[in-house]
Amino acid sequence: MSNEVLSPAEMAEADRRAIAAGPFDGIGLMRRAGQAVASLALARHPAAERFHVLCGPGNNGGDGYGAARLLHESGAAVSLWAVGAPRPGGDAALAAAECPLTPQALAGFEAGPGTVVIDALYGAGLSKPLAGDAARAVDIATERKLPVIAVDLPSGVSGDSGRVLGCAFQAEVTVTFARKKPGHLLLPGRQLCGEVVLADIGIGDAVIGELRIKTFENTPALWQAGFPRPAADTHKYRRGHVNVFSGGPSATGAARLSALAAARAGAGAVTVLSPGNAMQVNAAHLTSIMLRKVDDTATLAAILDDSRPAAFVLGPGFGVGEKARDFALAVLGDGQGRQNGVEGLVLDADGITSFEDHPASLFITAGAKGAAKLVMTPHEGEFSRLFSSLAGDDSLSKLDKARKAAARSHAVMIYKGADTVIAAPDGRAAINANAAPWLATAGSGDVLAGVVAGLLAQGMPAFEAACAAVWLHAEAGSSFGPGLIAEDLPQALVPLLRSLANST
Ligand SMILES: NC(=O)C1=CN([C@@H]2O[C@H](COP(=O)(O)OP(=O)(O)OC[C@H]3O[C@@H](n4cnc5c(N)ncnc54)[C@H](OP(=O)(O)O)[C@@H]3O)[C@@H](O)[C@H]2O)[C@@H](O)CC1
Ligand SMILES: [K+]
Repeated sequence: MSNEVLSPAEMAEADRRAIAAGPFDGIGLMRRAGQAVASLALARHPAAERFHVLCGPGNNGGDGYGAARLLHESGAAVSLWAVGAPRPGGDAALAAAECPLTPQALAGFEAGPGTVVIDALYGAGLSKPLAGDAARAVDIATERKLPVIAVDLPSGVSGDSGRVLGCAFQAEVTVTFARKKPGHLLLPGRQLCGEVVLADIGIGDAVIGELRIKTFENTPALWQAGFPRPAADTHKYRRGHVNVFSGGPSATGAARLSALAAARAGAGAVTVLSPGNAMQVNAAHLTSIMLRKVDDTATLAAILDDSRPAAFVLGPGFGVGEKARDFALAVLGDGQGRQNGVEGLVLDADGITSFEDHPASLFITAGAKGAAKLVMTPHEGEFSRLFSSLAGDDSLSKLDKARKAAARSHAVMIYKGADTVIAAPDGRAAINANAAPWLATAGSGDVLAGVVAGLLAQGMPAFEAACAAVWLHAEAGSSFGPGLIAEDLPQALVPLLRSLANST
């Protein structure tokens, strides 16, 4: 799979193993990196008046010296600007020695219109905020709106977290090597990278396979094989039954949106579980979706005893409080290993907030033997209610936070945002990169919760169901585009589901 995402530390390990395995040594890999950058620069800017290649003291600078040499050999006008000298004897020093151009001090960097900047200052080794001459170079490129081609990462962007240290180049395109890094996908890094081009520099799939990578970009390759397909002889309950808890009479719409989305995602039957006082309003708006009255845990217990595969959604419009907690814990199981036929619980919105002062009860129940799978869908505010210490820890990336929260809560975490991260208790995590701004609309989260439940009810494992739902939801948002409201999303899933069904 090429959708593995390597941390800078994992990439350094891949470099070491690739060098040990051959055929390329360190300078061999670096020459290929320089070649990839130079080829892309010439292809994208054949009429550039000049390429300004900015080289730092580490191996990122080494890639820059290699690119500068090749651009110069191709006949392009090249200016080389350096900050700090490469460590003697290292690969970057070899690459600098192979480059016939004399570097000028970055302190004097100037660039006119029509020129292109190649940023090889800092990549995976970024260790402090950009300042001084490097920060001035960023200012010049930004003010003059010069196209920037970033080598590995735009200098200033952390490969681990996507955060900006000090300031950073806004790249038009970023050439990275072997696999993407979290900083290419997490915000704001994703935006600062521009287009990300993966270059093969000779680090083979076998080497990456040895690293047992657990981080992925969320693409269909990650979950398509397990995407539910109805068997020819199926019937509606075998396709899974989703139950969505409704709020009171003035807050029922969110549950119905979730229910509709679960049905579109392929659940064979969907029921809205409504408080008695909201039965009429729910009944007035439901057709193929069923309705059942549930006011207390005793009634809920009878539904849970029904052993058909089922998934539950609790949260959209439900209200915050003890009732939400009691219902959620009942759905998860009694902690005694009771197999209640429930595939999973999607805890969203008010369902999450209800546990703000009682997180341990949720986490312990979710971790008990035989508990139903728990999927939580917090946005940033909800995340901080349940995981305040993680949320406030600036040393952690969004990826780290989601992963730690999943392990702590025994839940698959869908940590929402424009760079949604999905993380499983077993350490796997996926970063989503296809979100559309149109998705930021009321009710959009209710739809997502319903899609997750629809896939869970059909037996899709929780992490894969969460990844598939996030991808489908985002893709539906982008395909619909401007004017989108949450009611449009379930229908917008249909062509995507069709093409998934046709692609295998
Ligand atoms: N064969 C290979 O190994 C291959 C490697 N490849 C390439 O190597 C790159 C990683 O190389 P790298 O590990 O040398 O780190 P790099 O990003 O050059 O920076 C380290 C230097 O910069 C300095 N420094 C950092 N931040 C700073 C700041 N804000 N302001 C000032 N200084 C700062 C830092 O200083 P220090 O932290 O030591 O104080 C150190 O001197 C990777 O991105 C890819 O492009 C590819 O060619 C594939 C083959
Ligand atoms: K760079």
